[in-house]
Amino acid sequence: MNSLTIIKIGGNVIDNPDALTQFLASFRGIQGHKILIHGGGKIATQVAEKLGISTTMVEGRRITDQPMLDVVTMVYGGLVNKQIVARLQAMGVDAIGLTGADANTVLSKKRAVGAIDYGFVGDIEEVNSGQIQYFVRQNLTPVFAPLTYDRTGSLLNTNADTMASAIAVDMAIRNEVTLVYCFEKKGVLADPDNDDSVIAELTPESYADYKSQGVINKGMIPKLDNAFKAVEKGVKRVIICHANQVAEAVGGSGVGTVLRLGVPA
Ligand SMILES: Nc1ncnc2c1ncn2[C@@H]1O[C@H](COP(=O)(O)OP(=O)(O)O)[C@@H](O)[C@H]1O
Ligand SMILES: CC(=O)N[C@@H](CCC(=O)OP(=O)(O)O)C(=O)O
Repeated sequence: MNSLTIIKIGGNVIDNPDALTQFLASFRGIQGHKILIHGGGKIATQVAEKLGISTTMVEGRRITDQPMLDVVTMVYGGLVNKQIVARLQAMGVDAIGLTGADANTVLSKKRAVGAIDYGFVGDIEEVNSGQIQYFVRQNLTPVFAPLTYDRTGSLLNTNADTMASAIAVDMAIRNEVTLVYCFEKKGVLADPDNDDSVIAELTPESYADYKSQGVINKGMIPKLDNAFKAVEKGVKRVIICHANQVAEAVGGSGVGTVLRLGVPA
């Protein structure tokens, strides 16, 4: 099987010009075929605020009414995606910017209204890995914005961690996939106040323990839920690491947190 690296980069790095530059340099250094999925939630919130649109997040997900959908379409699909693509091109990485609507790559369904109406938020129903594979085979590097679409032609806002997990799972049918969630810390920390307290290996059991102690909380919980889902569904390797260290992590240097199923031997 071909090896393929899928990287997710979050809003705290994208929002920081120096951190983004360092990440892109590290991303460029990853050997072989690769795919980037970016977030940008922080920038969307800032742009919305400038337009007088306030943000409501429920369990880490953005309530996306029509004005907010317009903002995230402009910010994720335009500003953030195209800036990253242009910078990768300048570094010699032949990147192509995509949303889930482009080449019918990621189809979703508008989340049903329950106790909460999330608005135009999409839950992924289908990843068209054949189409994504086509781009990769052309030696292109797909760069996905966290936008999907439904069969009525509406764009839908989809969490970038979820999108990375779903794409990785589907691409794992045809490839040996390494999925890396990278952010501004060195990995999942055993002590949130100590940036060097990286947990080298996390299993569902140790994850549950850390969660019950409150050591793992906030945005890290949906991220790890998505990450474990990927391991369970056939993704070969899942790593959580610092955005600067992504090439080292993929190269097997042991930085960051590796997820494993079951208690390690
Ligand atoms: N144990 C932990 N180790 C590292 N980060 C943690 C931990 N528990 C909570 N977090 C928080 O999770 C955040 C990452 O989640 P999130 O903000 O969704 O990231 P991103 O936008 O990069 O996807 C970190 O910035 C950190 O504040
Ligand atoms: C539905 C939903 O919540 N979508 C996210 C998509 C962006 C994202 O995931 O960005 P980060 O990775 O930077 O957090 C949002 O609009 O915030």
